[in-house]
Amino acid sequence: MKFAHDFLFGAATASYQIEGAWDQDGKGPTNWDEFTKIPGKTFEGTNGDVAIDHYNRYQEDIALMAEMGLESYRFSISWARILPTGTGEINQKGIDFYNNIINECLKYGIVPFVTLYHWDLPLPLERKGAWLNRETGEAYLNFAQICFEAFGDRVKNFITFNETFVFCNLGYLAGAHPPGIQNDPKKYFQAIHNVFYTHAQTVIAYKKLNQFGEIGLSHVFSPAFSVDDSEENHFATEHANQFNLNWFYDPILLGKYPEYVVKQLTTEGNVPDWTEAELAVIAEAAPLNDFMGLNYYQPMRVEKIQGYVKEHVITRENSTGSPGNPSYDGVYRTVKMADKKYTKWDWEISSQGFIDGLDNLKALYGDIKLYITENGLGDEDSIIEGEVCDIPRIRYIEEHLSAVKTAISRGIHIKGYYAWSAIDLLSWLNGYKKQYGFIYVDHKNNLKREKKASFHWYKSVITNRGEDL
Ligand SMILES: C[C@@]1(C(=O)O)OC[C@H]2O[C@@H](O)[C@H](O)[C@@H](O)[C@H]2O1
Repeated sequence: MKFAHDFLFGAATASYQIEGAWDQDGKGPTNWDEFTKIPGKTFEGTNGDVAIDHYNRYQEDIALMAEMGLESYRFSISWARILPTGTGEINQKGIDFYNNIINECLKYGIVPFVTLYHWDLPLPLERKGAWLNRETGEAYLNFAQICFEAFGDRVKNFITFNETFVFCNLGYLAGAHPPGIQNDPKKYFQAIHNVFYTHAQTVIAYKKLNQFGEIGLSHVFSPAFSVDDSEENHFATEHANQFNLNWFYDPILLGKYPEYVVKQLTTEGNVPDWTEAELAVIAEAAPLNDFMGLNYYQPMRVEKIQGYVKEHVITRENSTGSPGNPSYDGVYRTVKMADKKYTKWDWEISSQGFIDGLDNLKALYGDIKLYITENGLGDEDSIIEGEVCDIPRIRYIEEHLSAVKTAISRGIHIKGYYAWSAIDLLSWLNGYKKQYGFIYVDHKNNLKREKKASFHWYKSVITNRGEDL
């Protein structure tokens, strides 16, 4: 069986991780421009000042994507290129750059899929409290409106926010992302609500423009499964799914926060300072979402924490996705299991977890259109006689694309797959050693682009529309 003719084979990137040109052509500084310069925050002090210089090489990069046969390219817009201070005067060169990206995609028949916020916030807004300050939401609405008006005639797929879980969890609980605050659940839950309220307002505003495109957002999709059949670990798993799935998906798709979580937050004193009016807007926007973007890398394996939770030292290496971390409330921890497969960064490789999680998602939220907006293997690729032989990435994507095909055959409404990432890029905290791309970037040779084995493999998959998967 082939994937349907309207299924999109894509790949994704993010502005801070590829563009570089951090202060070129009027772009203002962002929270990540500042944060990566704080000693110890990133691997070997790597940052996005140059990244892979996509700002100046986008024509070459998009030509390579076209050669690979890519049907859609998901990229994000750096807010500070459009509005250098986050508000105020528009930087026309920023508008011009993204028009050039969009037009270059359309030149090859590649569908541009635009993420409005992929974690890089204009620095003045970060300084004023970022997503804890409702003014940031108002500024975002203005920024989104500018993007809809500038690009919406050609861009018909918009993602408002990428992975609210990550930039709020790492910003206010793990402290590994800006603003670097640790163990503050009140701020964590408040920031998430402010983002979701802003998302809802943005969806409503977009629909009023009658541009007849699609709008939604991309969430982390890491379904939790119990490590065994014990009652206590099944309780811990349900608890984990309530806080990591329902808390994020219910307000977007059902228009209300899960009572199980709100009840615990009330007990703890961590309920966000929300108003009935804000909750009504979230309810109004829910049915207007056209799709849900899922960023799937791995499931979570969960066990209940027995008794006292010893102080957990959060480090850069254990703050992004590796198992072993306790939940903020000490109820459960994630576990690395002897009978599972893992990447070099200890992320589990499980297409079965993907399928089982998708079945659960459909049971919870019905037939909402889904795009897999990220899935890929972070690896240190082997180079043999000058060729990048990223066979493990081919196997990983083959396994997960096949799982997508299985899910579709079981009636799950998936309309596209975006591999993370189109091209090797800056991994937020892991520098350039953690590679994800179909295209290699040689940092020892003027950022020269090279096609990997997976480039040729993905090209054949797209040509055959996945028939052989
Ligand atoms: C932390 C990291 C990484 O760079 O390794 O994980 C892989 C991929 O995950 C996604 O959630 C982010 O949108 C993307 O920017 C990448 O970020």
